[in-house]
Parts: sequence; structure tokens; C-alpha cells
Amino acid sequence: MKIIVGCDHGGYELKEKVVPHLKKQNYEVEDIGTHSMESVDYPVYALRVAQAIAEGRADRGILICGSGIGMCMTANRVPGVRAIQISEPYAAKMSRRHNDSNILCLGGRFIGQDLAFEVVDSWLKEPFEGGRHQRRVDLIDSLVQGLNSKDR
Ligand SMILES: O=C(CO)[C@H](O)[C@H](O)[C@H](O)COP(=O)(O)O
Repeated sequence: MKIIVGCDHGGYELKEKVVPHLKKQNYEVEDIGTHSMESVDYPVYALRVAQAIAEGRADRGILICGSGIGMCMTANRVPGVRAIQISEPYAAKMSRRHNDSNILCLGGRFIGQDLAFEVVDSWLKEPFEGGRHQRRVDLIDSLVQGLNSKDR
């Protein structure tokens, strides 16, 4: 599984811990930065990761900013992205089982290393259940397409 990871300055410290944690488990990881604590704008990184997921250049994305909220808002503007902002493992699992979430957004200022690892690991390992949940996930995209249709 290939995982693309992005962060802003608020998520940099946690990202620096999450990337080696993923590599240790033999995931293929692309780290698109940022690569320091210097202040940057989170939408730039969120969009890069979201586009990579939408275009199939990576299987999953992880975005980390101060709260994870701005990253999540931005990523969900890209069709095909189902980003979540959460801080606990059961929500991570449910977002996989029922929503087939493909980007996990974490708050580097909200969550410590151990809990972050637990959330990431639960999220990566949990499968999507499909069935009635696939119908509902498909509806998300079709409803958005309807909203964007010129015929409406
Ligand atoms: O986008 C965010 C909130 O949704 C992130 O937490 C940012 O990291 C944060 O807004 C950056 O704030 P700063 O005061 O510029 O460090």
C-alpha cells in the first residue's frame, strides 16, 4: 500500500514521527512536506495529497496540521476524496468500515504520538465493508455531480 503524507508547520513534528512509524511497517511512503517548522499554508499540502488520491497515485493519504480541520475541509473539496478528521481509534475504524475513508487528517496540536499511532494503525488495517455502505458512498459522488450539473 502506498501512503502519501503531507503537513503544515503545525503538523510537522507529528509527521516526522508518523512517517518512520509507517516505513517501519513496510508501507511505501511519499512525504510531500512541509519539511520544517517554518510557517506555510495548509491548503497547498492538502490539495497535493487529495489530488494524488483522486488520481490514484497513492492508495491512502495522511494530512497533519495543527487541528487537522483545515486540511480536512480542503481535501474534501476534491471529488473522490473522503477525508476525516478524528482523534480516536474507534472512529478511525468506523470511517473505514462504513465510509471507505481515504484520507486521515490529524491534529498535531490535539493528539500525542502514541494515540496518533494507534489511530493511524487502526485506520490503515480496517477494511471497507461494502454492500449497503458502497451504495451510500456512491451516492456521495452522484449527489455532488448532481449539484454541479448544468441541467439542474
Ligand atoms: O488549518 C488548521 C486549522 O484547521 C491548522 O491547525 C493550522 O495548522 C493552523 O491554523 C496554523 O496556525 P498558525 O497560528 O499559523 O500556526
